[in-house]
Amino acid sequence: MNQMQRILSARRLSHSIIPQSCFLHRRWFSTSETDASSPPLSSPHQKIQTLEDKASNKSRSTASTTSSLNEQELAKFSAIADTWWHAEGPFKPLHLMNPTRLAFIRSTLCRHFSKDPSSARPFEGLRLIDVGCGGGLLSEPLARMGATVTGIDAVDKNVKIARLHACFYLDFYSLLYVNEMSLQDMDPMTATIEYQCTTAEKLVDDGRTFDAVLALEVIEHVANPAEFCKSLSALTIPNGATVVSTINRSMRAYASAIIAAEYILQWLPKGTHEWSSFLTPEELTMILQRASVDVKEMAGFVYNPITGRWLLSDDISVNFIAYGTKKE
Ligand SMILES: C[S@@+](CC[C@H](N)C(=O)[O-])C[C@H]1O[C@@H](n2cnc3c(N)ncnc32)[C@H](O)[C@@H]1O
Ligand SMILES: [Mg+2]
Repeated sequence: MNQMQRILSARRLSHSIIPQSCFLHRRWFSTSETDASSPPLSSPHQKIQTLEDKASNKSRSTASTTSSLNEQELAKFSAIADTWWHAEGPFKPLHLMNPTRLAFIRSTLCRHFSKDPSSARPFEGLRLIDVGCGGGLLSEPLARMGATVTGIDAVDKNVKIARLHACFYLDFYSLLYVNEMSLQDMDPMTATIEYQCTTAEKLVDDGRTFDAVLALEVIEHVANPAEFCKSLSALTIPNGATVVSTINRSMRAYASAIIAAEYILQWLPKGTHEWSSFLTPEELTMILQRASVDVKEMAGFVYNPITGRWLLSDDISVNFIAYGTKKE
């Protein structure tokens, strides 16, 4: 049984759903992982990264990896930061997907950390980090489930919105018109979330570690997915858990996640996603493996247009989520 079959069979997935075309894009791997005779990498992501590195000329500690920041991607999120908690806005798919992805996280992390999944606060005692937390759509329910949550995002506006929403009981419209707050408005369950405008690699430099590291719908927006996975791994304690979700680089994903979601249904602003930035499940598994994270389980998210709900599925051909464990 090969590695992908082992991962998929963890959820008793049919092997036939594994995309057969496991074609690897050179740009997913850092230069140290390619052979010395390879030509220099020249993807748009890497050009941006090189320019950033030159411009910033930052001194980094030895633990530091290259920057995960892709300024063009960050600008897209900054432009719509006000709408994070608008259930009918551009983040509608994430709002709708939230119960489904939380079900996966709850079951995998409860099994991993021997917690009771039927408890109201199963993550009590766990330190979790939500990397690329946006407005906190995931951080908040994780905190309600008892976890000590750190949420980080590279966009300052996102972090401010997340902090405001976590501290007070606010809906989208009160977020827009907020000017007076009272202590009665405080939400003690989520006000404890530590939000920071920073990156995973900077926290690695700071020596921070967590029981579980989550990066949902972020990896397709970073400059270098392989380096990003190394940072996620470095933030995870040995034997800890890493959870990553993203979109498969399949033709079905092009049709549904880009053509349908951006151009026909107009759920997302046009240009939100670049198909070439998606990773196949095999590629994600491989770069996590190279970063010392063994992928143990994978599942797909499938949208039912009749009920308007997302379901956990064996079908990983479009949206999928992976859970892995950090090697000792
Ligand atoms: C599609 S949103 C996902 C938000 C959240 N994880 C969720 O699923 O609800 C991607 C988020 O990642 C953030 N992001 C992109 N690149 C990042 C990086 N290198 N480091 C930290 N955050 C990043 C963006 O600002 C944005 O908020
Ligand atoms: Mg995305």
